[in-house]
Amino acid sequence: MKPHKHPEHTDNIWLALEIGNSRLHWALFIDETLYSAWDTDHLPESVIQHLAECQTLNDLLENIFPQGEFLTNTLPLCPLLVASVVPSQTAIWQIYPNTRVITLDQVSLKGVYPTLGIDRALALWGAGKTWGFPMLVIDAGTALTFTAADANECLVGGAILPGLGLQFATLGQQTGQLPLVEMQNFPSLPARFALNTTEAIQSGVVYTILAGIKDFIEAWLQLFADGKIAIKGGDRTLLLNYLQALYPEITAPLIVEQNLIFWGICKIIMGDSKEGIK
Ligand SMILES: Nc1ncnc2c1ncn2[C@@H]1O[C@H](COP(=O)(O)OP(=O)(O)O)[C@@H](O)[C@H]1O
Ligand SMILES: CC(C)(COP(=O)(O)O)[C@@H](O)C(=O)NCCC(=O)O
Ligand SMILES: [K+]
Repeated sequence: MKPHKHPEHTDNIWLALEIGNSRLHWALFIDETLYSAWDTDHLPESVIQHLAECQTLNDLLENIFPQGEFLTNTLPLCPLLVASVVPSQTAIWQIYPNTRVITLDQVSLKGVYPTLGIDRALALWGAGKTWGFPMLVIDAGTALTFTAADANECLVGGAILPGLGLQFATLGQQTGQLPLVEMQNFPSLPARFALNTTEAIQSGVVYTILAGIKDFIEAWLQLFADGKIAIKGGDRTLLLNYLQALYPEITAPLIVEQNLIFWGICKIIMGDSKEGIK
């Protein structure tokens, strides 16, 4: 992602952290402009403790931004907005002195149920507020989720199933003689009717996920002919390439945007009043 401008003034800089089940997703904002976004592994508690002791934003970023330093001047620590679906990780991040945890009651989405994942609510909110409602968000993350809201910004509902990586991992770990099929960038669609174990697993997981996505998209468009669809998550590119090959007609209208949750957080904290982060 190209920097839009150099973050020189501290009042309007903030960090967003989405804690997913597989990894951490980071974004550095200046006001409503996303300056940079990147992913890291989950960090051990000792590292987080060390981060909490950093004196400047530069020190902090040196530890969490894999490409190293990218600030030209020394800046003080900024607010950290955390959206997490991993409660144990949420607790650890509270030791950073300027953490604000985003909770479901801060998302103006109507009709939510109490245990709805904050990532699902924020991604839906970010997508709907950017491209309009009705909106269906497909998150191809650790879990594969569908989350939808109607034109009144009211949750229609959704679905949760094991994501691509989790399906391969479960088969490898919970069976006596199935291999662990690594998530590679399969260059092309696997053979449908496979004649060896690895390809049979690839076929089973990939074709049923693709059929499931197609089915949910069709059901969504039956419900709302003008409904929009956005897709995010670590497996989005792989799944999109396969969808494109198998069902090009349903792939065309998809909005592909990895940063939906950050847009959701941004809409919420900037609010209608444009008061900003303070
Ligand atoms: N560098 C990577 N590290 C981990 N997972 C990755 C990576 N690149 C792609 N993936 C895929 O992303 C999926 C996890 O999606 P992601 O959106 O990162 O998860 P979450 O938000 O739930 O932590 C895994 O199934 C994996 O196949
Ligand atoms: C479904 C999820 C596990 C997805 O998490 P992810 O794959 O993005 O890490 C998460 O949104 C969650 O814990 N949800 C709570 C249950 C619900 O949304 O109904
Ligand atoms: K996610």
